[in-house]
Amino acid sequence: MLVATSLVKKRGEFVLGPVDVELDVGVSALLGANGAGKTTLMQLAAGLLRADGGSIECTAPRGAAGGVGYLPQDFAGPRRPRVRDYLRFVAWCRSGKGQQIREKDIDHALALVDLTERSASRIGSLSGGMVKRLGIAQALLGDPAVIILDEPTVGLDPIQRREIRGLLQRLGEDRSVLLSTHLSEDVASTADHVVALHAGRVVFTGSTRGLAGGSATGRPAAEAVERGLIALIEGRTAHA
Ligand SMILES: Nc1ncnc2c1ncn2[C@@H]1O[C@H](COP(=O)(O)OP(=O)(O)OP(=O)(O)O)[C@@H](O)[C@H]1O
Repeated sequence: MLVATSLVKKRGEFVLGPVDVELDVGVSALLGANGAGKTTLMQLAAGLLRADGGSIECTAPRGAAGGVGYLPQDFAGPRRPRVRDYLRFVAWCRSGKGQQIREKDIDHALALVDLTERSASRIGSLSGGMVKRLGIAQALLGDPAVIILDEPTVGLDPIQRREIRGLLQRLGEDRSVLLSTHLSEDVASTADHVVALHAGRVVFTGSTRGLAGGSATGRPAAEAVERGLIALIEGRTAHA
């Protein structure tokens, strides 16, 4: 679960917040125009930035593993290491010095992103889409209760995008997944919940169906999600 309370962060002229959101188990999409503050909010949740006010916390359900997995927007990874060695190194860093790395955890992460057959390849020899999937794999190591993915489908081909959307849905069954995206298809096909930011402020939080203004059952169409988001942003701009 991810809970932000009166969260504020200043970055030059830009101010994020105050943000109050509570995200439960499931997939939530963080939406907003360029510069709205999505990456800033995600970096705060991942512990990479320190808040200027309020708090943001990621917690696990009772008995589950804790922690946060994070895929940065510009994930590239180092070029020389082999895929498996890189994931072993990340797992070692996360688990604390001297702890045994469980090879089956590496196998599991590789299988989830369909990189098992490239586990002995050097990262520099992977395609852009494969590097993105490696970035998702490293975010899944340690089985974190909260997974934060900054634009996880950018650079993927249509088949990979469909696979990653399926993976996001599966991950959201028993943990909180927060993804930022500009693709309304990602939102319509994976997200139960939407948080929309405009100029650092939360302008909508609620169900994806609520944003799309659609029927009470089934997933909304991508076009309806896009219309809902554009109406929100244009409404805010008109009132600014
Ligand atoms: N390191 C930084 N130093 C100063 N200002 C920054 C820094 N990083 C981002 N900002 C500013 O913070 C604001 C929000 O940026 P952020 O990257 O969070 O937006 P975003 O919604 O993720 O945008 P995009 O969709 O383009 O990725 C922008 O005005 C940006 O210029």
